[in-house]
Amino acid sequence: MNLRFTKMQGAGNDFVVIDATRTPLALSEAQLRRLGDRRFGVGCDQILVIEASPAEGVDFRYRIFNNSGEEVEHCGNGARCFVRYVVDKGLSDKRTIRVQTMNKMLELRLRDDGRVTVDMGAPFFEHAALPFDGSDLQPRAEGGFELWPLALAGGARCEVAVLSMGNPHAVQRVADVDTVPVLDWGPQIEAHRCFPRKVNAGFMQIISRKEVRLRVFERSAGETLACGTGACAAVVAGIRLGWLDEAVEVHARGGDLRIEWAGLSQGLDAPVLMTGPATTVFDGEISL
Ligand SMILES: N[C@@H](CCC[C@H](N)C(=O)O)C(=O)O
Repeated sequence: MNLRFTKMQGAGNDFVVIDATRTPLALSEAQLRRLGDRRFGVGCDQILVIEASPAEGVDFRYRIFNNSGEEVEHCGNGARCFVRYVVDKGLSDKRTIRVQTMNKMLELRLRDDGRVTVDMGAPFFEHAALPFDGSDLQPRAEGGFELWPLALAGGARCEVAVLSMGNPHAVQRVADVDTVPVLDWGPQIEAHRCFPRKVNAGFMQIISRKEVRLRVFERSAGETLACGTGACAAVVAGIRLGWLDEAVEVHARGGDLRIEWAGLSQGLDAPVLMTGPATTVFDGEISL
């Protein structure tokens, strides 16, 4: 099979985007892995498959696969690239688009400066939503939230806030994102026994109440240059813990995102807004 695709990136988190709006497409795990492989395929962090509207009042459905071939619930940077794609390819002439993901309805707006703002919906704090089982851990309260102690190999310990943006996140505060052992701790947290379906591990350095630096070791994809849902989760956790204001600039290694959440003034079910770049790199075709 010959497959046309578009390579895109949002703050350095990169994607292979496929238009399946006219012809339904079912890719095998092996084909997805090949698309994601930087040596034997195209190479990307996630594969995004865009499908026709599933219901009245919804413009598209979009599905997300990690480069391991595993389908996941949500991808923030991918959502921005999705909207850039459907507008640039003439699949929609709207500036505000509604899209159904596996477990959320998102509203996305293409801005005049070329960036995209995504209403990411409300965060989820119920442990069953991740899922997270901390029944044998003793959490520490800070601000209006909890930090959970995780034991890591070699006697190392970290304290994480846990929440879901539709997909699961464990976020910890670190003194310096350049020196924290992300590639050692990331895989250990990702596969920690408390997260039966694994977790995305975020490492946040707070510069001020309005500015953070962030690295994320993504579930089933490894460390990426940016993670949109990871940025939302880190800022929401930071706000609940009393460390951050309601609008924060997030500096990832691949670019900057602005995250806004009015959860303390408007209620915990307030939506998280994410604004950032979305860029096409090239179009291509691959034989699978
Ligand atoms: N890069 C993403 C998140 C992709 C999914 C994640 N690896 C997971 O397994 O939950 C983003 O920008 O949010």
